[in-house]
Amino acid sequence: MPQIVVDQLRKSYRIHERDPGVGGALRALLRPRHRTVEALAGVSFALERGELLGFIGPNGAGKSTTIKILAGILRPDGGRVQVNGRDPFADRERHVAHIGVVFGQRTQLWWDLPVGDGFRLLGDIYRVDPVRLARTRDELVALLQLERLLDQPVRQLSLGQRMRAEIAAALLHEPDILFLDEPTIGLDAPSKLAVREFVLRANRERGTTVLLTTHDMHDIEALAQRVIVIGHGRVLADGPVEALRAQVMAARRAETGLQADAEDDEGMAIEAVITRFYALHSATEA
Ligand SMILES: Nc1ncnc2c1ncn2[C@@H]1O[C@H](COP(=O)(O)OP(=O)(O)OP(=O)(O)O)[C@@H](O)[C@H]1O
Repeated sequence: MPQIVVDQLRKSYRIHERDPGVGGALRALLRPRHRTVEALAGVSFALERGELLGFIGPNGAGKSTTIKILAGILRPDGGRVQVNGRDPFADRERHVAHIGVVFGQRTQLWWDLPVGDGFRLLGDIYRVDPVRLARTRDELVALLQLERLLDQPVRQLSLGQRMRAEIAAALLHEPDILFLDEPTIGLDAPSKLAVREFVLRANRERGTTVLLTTHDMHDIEALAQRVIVIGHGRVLADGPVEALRAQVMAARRAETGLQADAEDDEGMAIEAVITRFYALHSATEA
């Protein structure tokens, strides 16, 4: 049985609408207006233990919503989701013991606390045996080069330093699944490489299942054997990057009447392949 099963997942958000200005605020009080945004319109996929999945799609496609549901943060409106045989939302407490989550744009550490204190607190929260915690922490500190950061408050860290600390924080309780939502956003090239290398090691050496969202297609090229593309809350493709490339090239040939040219096909940069794939499927926001 797959470790993660997502079947016909649906999620909508209700958005309060108001006109600008004081008049708009008053009208909104007297006669509230709502709009519904369908974030997930029946997303299905399954992930086996030890897979490393690139979960990509344009802005607003529904990636973060899917991760939040998988992490037990949000309850879906419809469909079924099972992680390690559990319902992430209904069985949240047991569920979170087995997953690690990194949101590139947010911190799970404490802003004013030194990194090392944050690690200790997380160990307490996850009730990790102190000997085991010390061992895992030392390993992560060495691998992610955090020695000199342990005494520094999180707010003083650079983005790259904070991201390395976040990844360590997500792995302190040795989860078997790691959800990474844009972990390389805003990082410089060496920091991106460090994150990629670490994720790959966690996946290969520890067998950690990884679901990674990113807009950096070099992350995908370096890491993911399998890619799911979503657009407007639907799965548009599920397979290796090469299958996307083949689809894009076939469409280009149909358009231009050009003959197949393997060298030309392979030469197209991954960003161009993905951009064309999004365009082909009208996946981007209107
Ligand atoms: N809390 C919320 N309230 C209202 N609408 C939301 C909320 N969160 C997401 N949405 C909407 O749901 C849709 C899917 O958003 P989601 O954040 O899942 O997309 P995404 O693929 O992660 O996008 P991005 O790449 O821009 O981060 C978007 O239209 C977004 O505006």
